[in-house]
Amino acid sequence: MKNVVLLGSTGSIGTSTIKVADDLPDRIRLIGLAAGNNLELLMEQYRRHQPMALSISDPEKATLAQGMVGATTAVYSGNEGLLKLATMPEADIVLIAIVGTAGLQPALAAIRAGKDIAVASKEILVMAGEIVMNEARKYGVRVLAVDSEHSAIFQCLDDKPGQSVRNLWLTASGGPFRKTPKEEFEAITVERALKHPSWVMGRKITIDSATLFNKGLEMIEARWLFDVEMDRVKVVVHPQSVIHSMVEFVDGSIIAQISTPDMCLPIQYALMYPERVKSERVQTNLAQIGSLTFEEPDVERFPSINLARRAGEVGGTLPAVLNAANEVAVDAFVNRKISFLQITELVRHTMDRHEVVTHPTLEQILEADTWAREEAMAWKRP
Ligand SMILES: NC(=O)C1=CN([C@@H]2O[C@H](COP(=O)(O)OP(=O)(O)OC[C@H]3O[C@@H](n4cnc5c(N)ncnc54)[C@H](OP(=O)(O)O)[C@@H]3O)[C@@H](O)[C@H]2O)C=CC1
Ligand SMILES: CC(=O)[C@@H](O)[C@H](O)COP(=O)(O)O
Ligand SMILES: [Mn+2]
Repeated sequence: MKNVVLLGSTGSIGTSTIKVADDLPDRIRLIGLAAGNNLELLMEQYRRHQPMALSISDPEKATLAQGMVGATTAVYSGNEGLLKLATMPEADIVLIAIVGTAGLQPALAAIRAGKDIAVASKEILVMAGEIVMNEARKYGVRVLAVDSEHSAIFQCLDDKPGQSVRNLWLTASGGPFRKTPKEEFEAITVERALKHPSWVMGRKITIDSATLFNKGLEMIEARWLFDVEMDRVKVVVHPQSVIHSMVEFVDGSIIAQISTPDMCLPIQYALMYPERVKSERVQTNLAQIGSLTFEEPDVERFPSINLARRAGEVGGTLPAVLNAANEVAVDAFVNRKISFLQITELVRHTMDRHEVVTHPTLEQILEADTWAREEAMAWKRP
């Protein structure tokens, strides 16, 4: 039985994780659940899984929740609540599925408390991948990928040493605007950008998939998770989202991981690692899928790929700046304050104005993150 703490239980990854726990009641025990705002869903999850502890961002909601669950269940709030859950003595693994960077400190706290972490929140690896991976090595814990592409690469690598790898190939769906001419980008609406062709996900990652910043973030995520240089992390567009990613080995062989798109599979793989546990949830009928196709990413229409490559290659505080500016830009876009095209403009502008700190401390990364958010928020279209 694995004792699992789930941070972000009410989101898209969170609710898929609950399904995995429902599928495997003899293997997974959810001992801590943390939500942002959704008290109703958190309480529903509490009633079904009876965790030892809960956390919710708003202290008033935490007080309400405490009244509902009684004194035998601990209820926490805010960032402190996330830290409490991440370091629960009973936890074997902490799954971080909070959108954005609020999961960074809990991830580090979990590592320092000797817990394995499963990471869906790619933003924390983009922001501070070097620090997270160094801490994990120092404390002898695993950082397990939940992101579908990185789970695929992890499965394909199958513990082969780094020198066996020529390239990592991240597949990209291409998003809803894969075939949209550049002249039409200015008129892209929030509603259209939220229609992902193959995945149902939270709002922020869905917009990131539309700009291809999701792939950019994933390139940097892969660089840290698998300890390879940026120029060995490649992207190929694969609209069917059936091959989740591939590893090209030094002898020319390419190994791919294939399955119909369903996050329950990578979540289960991370939580049960190193075991493969039986599940009927994912069934893949290749004859029905028919064809798998591949294209070069169009970096002219989607400059996010090159911005992310530059951030990953320069390193230091630049990836944190890219990530923070992108979070501000996505928020501004969904609130209809900037256009779709301006998301990339805003990120580029913020990156261009940043004075990079190399090999930053966590404090310097957090400073760069704050600086970038302020800079991006002050941005006006020239
Ligand atoms: N969805 C997917 O298929 C995939 C997602 N990812 C990554 O996983 C992460 C989560 O994505 P997704 O599930 O789609 O996002 P959602 O927006 O669906 O869910 C976000 C979750 O984070 C919670 N949350 C937000 N802020 C806080 C906070 N300050 N403290 C505690 N909880 C908070 C939300 O709570 P509430 O709803 O209660 O407010 C919710 O549970 C992202 O980093 C994304 O890039 C990676 C691969 C695939
Ligand atoms: C499910 C998942 O991991 C997402 O990151 C998904 O892959 C997004 O797809 P694209 O960014 O390729 O559109
Ligand atoms: Mn992904």
